[in-house]
Amino acid sequence: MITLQGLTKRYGDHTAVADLSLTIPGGRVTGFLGPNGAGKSTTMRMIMGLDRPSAGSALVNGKAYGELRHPLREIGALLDAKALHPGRSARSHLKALALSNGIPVRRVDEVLDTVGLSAVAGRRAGSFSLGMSQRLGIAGALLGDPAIVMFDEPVNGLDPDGVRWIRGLMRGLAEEGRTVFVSSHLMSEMQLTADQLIIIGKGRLIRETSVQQLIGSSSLNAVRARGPETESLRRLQARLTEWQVPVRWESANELFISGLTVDKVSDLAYELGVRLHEVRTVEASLEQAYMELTADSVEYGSPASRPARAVYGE
Ligand SMILES: Nc1ncnc2c1ncn2[C@@H]1O[C@H](COP(=O)(O)OP(=O)(O)OP(=O)(O)O)[C@@H](O)[C@H]1O
Repeated sequence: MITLQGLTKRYGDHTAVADLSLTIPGGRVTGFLGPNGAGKSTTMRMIMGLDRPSAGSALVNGKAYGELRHPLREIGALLDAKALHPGRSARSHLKALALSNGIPVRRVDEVLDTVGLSAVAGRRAGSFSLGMSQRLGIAGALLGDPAIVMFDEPVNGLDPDGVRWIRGLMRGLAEEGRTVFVSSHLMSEMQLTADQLIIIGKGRLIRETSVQQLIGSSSLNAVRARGPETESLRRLQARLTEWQVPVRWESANELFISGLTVDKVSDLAYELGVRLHEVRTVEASLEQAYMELTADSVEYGSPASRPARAVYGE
Protein backbone atom coordinates (compact mmCIF):
# COMPACT_ATOMS: atom_id res chain seq x y z
CA MET A 1 0.00 0.00 0.00
CA ILE A 2 1.14 3.54 -0.74
CA THR A 3 0.04 6.27 1.67
CA LEU A 4 0.39 9.97 0.98
CA GLN A 5 -0.20 12.36 3.85
CA GLY A 6 -0.31 16.07 3.11
CA LEU A 7 2.34 15.48 0.45
CA THR A 8 3.63 18.80 -0.87
CA LYS A 9 6.50 19.81 -3.15
CA ARG A 10 7.52 23.36 -3.82
CA TYR A 11 10.14 24.48 -6.31
CA GLY A 12 10.90 28.09 -5.35
CA ASP A 13 7.53 29.83 -5.35
CA HIS A 14 5.93 27.19 -7.61
CA THR A 15 3.95 24.46 -5.87
CA ALA A 16 4.23 21.30 -7.98
CA VAL A 17 2.32 19.06 -5.54
CA ALA A 18 -0.08 20.53 -2.97
CA ASP A 19 -1.25 18.71 0.13
CA LEU A 20 -2.07 15.32 -1.41
CA SER A 21 -3.53 12.80 1.03
CA LEU A 22 -4.35 9.44 -0.51
CA THR A 23 -4.22 5.72 0.03
CA ILE A 24 -3.45 3.48 -2.94
CA PRO A 25 -4.38 -0.07 -1.95
CA GLY A 26 -3.50 -3.46 -3.37
CA GLY A 27 -5.65 -5.64 -5.61
CA ARG A 28 -6.46 -3.02 -8.20
CA VAL A 29 -4.96 -0.89 -10.92
CA THR A 30 -5.04 2.76 -9.87
CA GLY A 31 -4.62 5.19 -12.75
CA PHE A 32 -2.90 8.48 -12.00
CA LEU A 33 -4.17 11.13 -14.37
CA GLY A 34 -3.70 14.84 -14.86
CA PRO A 35 -2.75 17.36 -17.53
CA ASN A 36 0.88 18.11 -18.38
CA GLY A 37 2.66 19.61 -15.41
CA ALA A 38 -0.03 18.47 -12.95
CA GLY A 39 2.55 16.93 -10.61
CA LYS A 40 2.28 13.19 -11.37
CA SER A 41 5.97 12.50 -11.93
CA THR A 42 6.94 14.67 -8.96
CA THR A 43 4.56 12.66 -6.74
CA MET A 44 6.03 9.38 -8.02
CA ARG A 45 9.56 10.61 -7.52
CA MET A 46 8.77 11.49 -3.91
CA ILE A 47 7.30 8.02 -3.34
CA MET A 48 10.58 6.57 -4.64
CA GLY A 49 12.67 8.85 -2.43
CA LEU A 50 14.14 10.67 -5.44
CA ASP A 51 12.70 14.03 -4.40
CA ARG A 52 12.26 15.28 -0.86
CA PRO A 53 8.79 16.48 0.10
CA SER A 54 8.61 20.13 1.19
CA ALA A 55 5.91 18.98 3.63
CA GLY A 56 3.97 15.81 4.39
CA SER A 57 5.03 12.27 3.61
CA ALA A 58 4.87 9.45 1.06
CA LEU A 59 4.98 6.01 2.66
CA VAL A 60 5.52 2.59 1.12
CA ASN A 61 4.03 -0.14 3.29
CA GLY A 62 4.11 2.38 6.17
CA LYS A 63 7.74 3.44 5.72
CA ALA A 64 9.54 6.19 3.85
CA TYR A 65 11.43 4.76 0.87
CA GLY A 66 14.80 5.52 2.50
CA GLU A 67 13.86 3.36 5.48
CA LEU A 68 13.16 0.25 3.39
CA ARG A 69 15.83 -2.39 3.90
CA HIS A 70 15.47 -3.95 0.43
CA PRO A 71 13.44 -1.37 -1.47
CA LEU A 72 13.17 -3.32 -4.75
CA ARG A 73 11.55 -6.20 -2.88
CA GLU A 74 8.77 -3.89 -1.70
CA ILE A 75 8.24 -1.46 -4.57
CA GLY A 76 9.34 -1.60 -8.18
CA ALA A 77 9.05 1.41 -10.42
CA LEU A 78 9.53 2.46 -13.99
CA LEU A 79 9.93 6.22 -13.93
CA ASP A 80 12.38 7.05 -16.70
CA ALA A 81 13.10 4.26 -19.17
CA LYS A 82 16.32 5.85 -20.40
CA ALA A 83 17.78 6.26 -16.90
CA LEU A 84 20.22 3.35 -17.10
CA HIS A 85 23.87 2.80 -17.86
CA PRO A 86 23.99 2.78 -21.69
CA GLY A 87 27.17 0.67 -21.88
CA ARG A 88 25.80 -2.23 -19.84
CA SER A 89 23.91 -5.12 -21.33
CA ALA A 90 20.29 -5.61 -20.26
CA ARG A 91 21.34 -8.69 -18.29
CA SER A 92 24.24 -7.04 -16.47
CA HIS A 93 22.08 -3.98 -15.66
CA LEU A 94 19.51 -6.27 -14.01
CA LYS A 95 22.23 -8.36 -12.32
CA ALA A 96 23.69 -5.24 -10.69
CA LEU A 97 20.23 -4.27 -9.44
CA ALA A 98 19.62 -7.79 -8.09
CA LEU A 99 22.94 -7.96 -6.26
CA SER A 100 22.48 -4.57 -4.59
CA ASN A 101 19.03 -5.55 -3.35
CA GLY A 102 19.66 -9.07 -2.09
CA ILE A 103 17.62 -10.59 -4.93
CA PRO A 104 18.64 -14.04 -6.26
CA VAL A 105 20.39 -13.63 -9.64
CA ARG A 106 18.17 -16.35 -11.21
CA ARG A 107 15.35 -13.75 -11.14
CA VAL A 108 17.19 -11.84 -13.89
CA ASP A 109 16.44 -14.44 -16.57
CA GLU A 110 12.89 -14.86 -15.28
CA VAL A 111 12.04 -11.17 -15.66
CA LEU A 112 13.85 -10.89 -19.00
CA ASP A 113 11.56 -13.68 -20.18
CA THR A 114 8.47 -11.98 -18.69
CA VAL A 115 9.14 -8.77 -20.62
CA GLY A 116 10.17 -10.53 -23.83
CA LEU A 117 13.82 -9.39 -23.89
CA SER A 118 15.59 -12.77 -23.47
CA ALA A 119 16.84 -12.73 -27.07
CA VAL A 120 18.57 -9.35 -26.65
CA ALA A 121 19.71 -9.77 -23.04
CA GLY A 122 23.39 -9.50 -24.04
CA ARG A 123 22.98 -6.31 -26.06
CA ARG A 124 24.02 -2.89 -24.79
CA ALA A 125 21.04 -1.16 -23.22
CA GLY A 126 22.18 2.09 -24.88
CA SER A 127 21.31 0.59 -28.29
CA PHE A 128 17.72 -0.21 -27.27
CA SER A 129 14.71 1.47 -28.86
CA LEU A 130 12.36 3.39 -26.55
CA GLY A 131 9.96 0.43 -26.46
CA MET A 132 12.76 -2.00 -25.56
CA SER A 133 13.99 0.38 -22.85
CA GLN A 134 10.45 0.54 -21.46
CA ARG A 135 10.42 -3.25 -21.27
CA LEU A 136 13.81 -3.28 -19.56
CA GLY A 137 12.59 -0.69 -17.05
CA ILE A 138 9.57 -2.88 -16.34
CA ALA A 139 11.86 -5.89 -15.88
CA GLY A 140 13.76 -3.88 -13.27
CA ALA A 141 10.52 -2.99 -11.51
CA LEU A 142 9.48 -6.67 -11.35
CA LEU A 143 12.89 -8.00 -10.33
CA GLY A 144 12.29 -8.05 -6.57
CA ASP A 145 8.79 -9.57 -6.97
CA PRO A 146 7.43 -6.51 -5.10
CA ALA A 147 3.87 -6.14 -3.77
CA ILE A 148 3.77 -2.62 -5.20
CA VAL A 149 4.59 -1.53 -8.74
CA MET A 150 4.50 1.99 -10.06
CA PHE A 151 4.80 2.90 -13.73
CA ASP A 152 5.10 6.42 -15.18
CA GLU A 153 3.69 6.37 -18.73
CA PRO A 154 4.56 2.69 -19.31
CA VAL A 155 3.04 2.43 -22.80
CA ASN A 156 5.17 5.28 -24.09
CA GLY A 157 7.02 3.89 -27.13
CA LEU A 158 5.40 0.46 -27.07
CA ASP A 159 3.98 -1.02 -30.26
CA PRO A 160 0.35 -2.28 -30.28
CA ASP A 161 1.49 -5.75 -29.22
CA GLY A 162 3.47 -4.19 -26.35
CA VAL A 163 0.50 -2.06 -25.30
CA ARG A 164 -1.69 -5.17 -25.05
CA TRP A 165 1.05 -6.99 -23.20
CA ILE A 166 1.45 -4.31 -20.54
CA ARG A 167 -2.33 -4.07 -20.14
CA GLY A 168 -2.43 -7.80 -19.39
CA LEU A 169 0.60 -7.55 -17.13
CA MET A 170 -0.90 -4.79 -14.99
CA ARG A 171 -4.27 -6.53 -14.73
CA GLY A 172 -2.50 -9.76 -13.78
CA LEU A 173 -0.40 -8.06 -11.09
CA ALA A 174 -3.50 -6.45 -9.59
CA GLU A 175 -5.36 -9.77 -9.64
CA GLU A 176 -2.50 -11.24 -7.61
CA GLY A 177 -3.33 -8.61 -4.98
CA ARG A 178 -0.51 -6.21 -5.77
CA THR A 179 -0.74 -2.44 -5.75
CA VAL A 180 -0.46 -1.16 -9.32
CA PHE A 181 -0.11 2.62 -9.62
CA VAL A 182 0.23 3.91 -13.17
CA SER A 183 0.25 7.31 -14.80
CA SER A 184 -0.89 7.76 -18.36
CA HIS A 185 -2.26 10.30 -20.80
CA LEU A 186 -3.83 7.56 -22.91
CA MET A 187 -7.43 7.57 -21.74
CA SER A 188 -8.51 4.74 -24.01
CA GLU A 189 -5.84 2.57 -22.38
CA MET A 190 -6.80 3.67 -18.86
CA GLN A 191 -10.44 2.88 -19.62
CA LEU A 192 -9.39 -0.69 -20.40
CA THR A 193 -6.82 -1.12 -17.63
CA ALA A 194 -7.65 0.93 -14.53
CA ASP A 195 -10.22 0.21 -11.82
CA GLN A 196 -9.76 3.36 -9.78
CA LEU A 197 -8.55 6.79 -10.82
CA ILE A 198 -6.74 9.56 -9.01
CA ILE A 199 -6.96 12.77 -10.99
CA ILE A 200 -4.84 15.78 -10.13
CA GLY A 201 -4.50 19.24 -11.65
CA LYS A 202 -2.03 21.99 -10.76
CA GLY A 203 -0.70 19.74 -8.00
CA ARG A 204 -4.05 19.31 -6.27
CA LEU A 205 -6.43 16.40 -6.04
CA ILE A 206 -9.37 16.93 -8.37
CA ARG A 207 -11.17 13.61 -7.96
CA GLU A 208 -10.70 10.11 -6.65
CA THR A 209 -13.20 7.93 -8.45
CA SER A 210 -13.78 4.63 -10.18
CA VAL A 211 -13.64 4.61 -13.98
CA GLN A 212 -17.35 3.72 -14.14
CA GLN A 213 -18.36 6.52 -11.76
CA LEU A 214 -16.45 9.11 -13.74
CA ILE A 215 -17.96 8.02 -17.04
CA GLY A 216 -21.42 7.88 -15.42
CA SER A 217 -21.08 11.49 -14.27
CA SER A 218 -20.41 12.89 -17.76
CA SER A 219 -22.97 15.26 -19.24
CA LEU A 220 -22.29 13.56 -22.57
CA ASN A 221 -24.12 10.37 -21.55
CA ALA A 222 -27.39 10.45 -23.42
CA VAL A 223 -30.19 8.57 -25.09
CA ARG A 224 -29.96 8.69 -28.85
CA ALA A 225 -33.35 8.81 -30.57
CA ARG A 226 -33.29 8.41 -34.36
CA GLY A 227 -36.33 8.65 -36.59
CA PRO A 228 -37.21 9.28 -40.24
CA GLU A 229 -39.37 12.39 -39.74
CA THR A 230 -37.68 15.58 -38.58
CA GLU A 231 -41.04 17.25 -38.05
CA SER A 232 -42.23 14.66 -35.56
CA LEU A 233 -38.85 14.65 -33.82
CA ARG A 234 -39.44 18.39 -33.31
CA ARG A 235 -42.59 17.50 -31.33
CA LEU A 236 -40.51 15.22 -29.12
CA GLN A 237 -37.90 17.96 -28.69
CA ALA A 238 -40.55 20.54 -27.81
CA ARG A 239 -42.04 18.34 -25.08
CA LEU A 240 -38.59 17.59 -23.62
CA THR A 241 -37.70 21.28 -23.64
CA GLU A 242 -40.99 21.98 -21.84
CA TRP A 243 -39.86 19.45 -19.21
CA GLN A 244 -36.46 21.19 -19.10
CA VAL A 245 -34.72 18.00 -20.21
CA PRO A 246 -31.43 18.82 -22.01
CA VAL A 247 -31.77 17.81 -25.65
CA ARG A 248 -29.74 18.53 -28.74
CA TRP A 249 -29.89 17.73 -32.44
CA GLU A 250 -27.10 15.50 -33.64
CA SER A 251 -28.43 15.57 -37.22
CA ALA A 252 -31.83 16.23 -38.82
CA ASN A 253 -32.88 12.71 -37.82
CA GLU A 254 -31.31 12.33 -34.41
CA LEU A 255 -31.79 13.78 -30.97
CA PHE A 256 -29.44 13.29 -28.02
CA ILE A 257 -31.37 13.45 -24.75
CA SER A 258 -29.76 13.68 -21.31
CA GLY A 259 -31.08 12.49 -17.99
CA LEU A 260 -33.85 10.15 -19.20
CA THR A 261 -33.87 6.38 -19.65
CA VAL A 262 -34.41 4.61 -22.94
CA ASP A 263 -37.78 3.35 -21.59
CA LYS A 264 -38.94 6.86 -20.76
CA VAL A 265 -37.94 8.26 -24.16
CA SER A 266 -39.62 5.34 -25.97
CA ASP A 267 -42.84 5.76 -23.99
CA LEU A 268 -42.91 9.50 -24.61
CA ALA A 269 -42.33 9.02 -28.35
CA TYR A 270 -45.19 6.48 -28.42
CA GLU A 271 -47.49 8.89 -26.58
CA LEU A 272 -46.69 11.70 -29.04
CA GLY A 273 -46.96 9.45 -32.11
CA VAL A 274 -43.30 10.00 -33.05
CA ARG A 275 -41.87 7.28 -35.29
CA LEU A 276 -38.45 6.11 -34.13
CA HIS A 277 -36.09 3.66 -35.78
CA GLU A 278 -33.60 3.55 -32.94
CA VAL A 279 -33.50 4.44 -29.25
CA ARG A 280 -30.34 3.56 -27.35
CA THR A 281 -28.00 4.73 -24.65
CA VAL A 282 -24.81 6.46 -25.75
CA GLU A 283 -22.10 6.39 -23.10
CA ALA A 284 -19.36 9.01 -22.86
CA SER A 285 -15.80 7.75 -23.22
CA LEU A 286 -13.36 8.10 -20.34
CA GLU A 287 -11.54 10.69 -22.44
CA GLN A 288 -14.68 12.84 -22.77
CA ALA A 289 -15.51 12.55 -19.07
CA TYR A 290 -11.90 13.35 -18.14
CA MET A 291 -11.76 16.38 -20.46
CA GLU A 292 -14.93 17.79 -18.92
CA LEU A 293 -13.58 17.31 -15.41
CA THR A 294 -10.13 18.77 -16.00
CA ALA A 295 -11.05 21.60 -18.38
CA ASP A 296 -10.17 24.21 -15.73
CA SER A 297 -6.89 22.56 -14.73
CA VAL A 298 -5.16 22.49 -18.10
CA GLU A 299 -2.17 24.81 -17.88
CA TYR A 300 -0.66 24.11 -21.29
CA GLY A 301 -3.73 23.50 -23.45
CA SER A 302 -4.15 23.94 -27.18
CA PRO A 303 -7.39 25.23 -28.71
CA ALA A 304 -7.98 21.85 -30.36
CA SER A 305 -7.77 20.07 -27.00
CA ARG A 306 -10.67 21.94 -25.46
CA PRO A 307 -13.43 19.59 -24.38
CA ALA A 308 -16.30 18.82 -26.71
CA ARG A 309 -18.97 20.32 -24.49
CA ALA A 310 -22.52 19.37 -25.35
CA VAL A 311 -24.68 22.26 -26.52
CA TYR A 312 -28.11 21.31 -25.34
CA GLY A 313 -31.53 22.83 -25.56
CA GLU A 314 -31.42 24.28 -29.06
N1 LIG B 1 13.29 19.90 -10.73
C1 LIG B 1 12.33 20.80 -10.92
N2 LIG B 1 12.56 22.11 -10.76
C2 LIG B 1 11.59 23.03 -10.94
N3 LIG B 1 10.32 22.73 -11.29
C3 LIG B 1 10.03 21.45 -11.47
C4 LIG B 1 11.01 20.40 -11.30
N4 LIG B 1 10.40 19.20 -11.55
C5 LIG B 1 9.11 19.50 -11.86
N5 LIG B 1 8.89 20.83 -11.83
C6 LIG B 1 7.61 21.51 -12.10
O1 LIG B 1 6.61 20.89 -11.31
C7 LIG B 1 5.39 20.80 -12.04
C8 LIG B 1 4.93 19.37 -12.07
O2 LIG B 1 5.77 18.63 -12.94
P1 LIG B 1 5.59 17.06 -13.16
O3 LIG B 1 6.70 16.63 -14.08
O4 LIG B 1 5.49 16.38 -11.86
O5 LIG B 1 4.18 16.99 -13.88
P2 LIG B 1 3.51 15.76 -14.64
O6 LIG B 1 2.09 15.73 -14.16
O7 LIG B 1 4.32 14.53 -14.48
O8 LIG B 1 3.54 16.28 -16.14
P3 LIG B 1 3.64 15.48 -17.53
O9 LIG B 1 2.31 14.85 -17.74
O10 LIG B 1 3.90 16.58 -18.50
O11 LIG B 1 4.76 14.50 -17.43
C9 LIG B 1 5.65 21.42 -13.40
O12 LIG B 1 5.22 22.76 -13.38
C10 LIG B 1 7.14 21.32 -13.54
O13 LIG B 1 7.65 22.35 -14.36
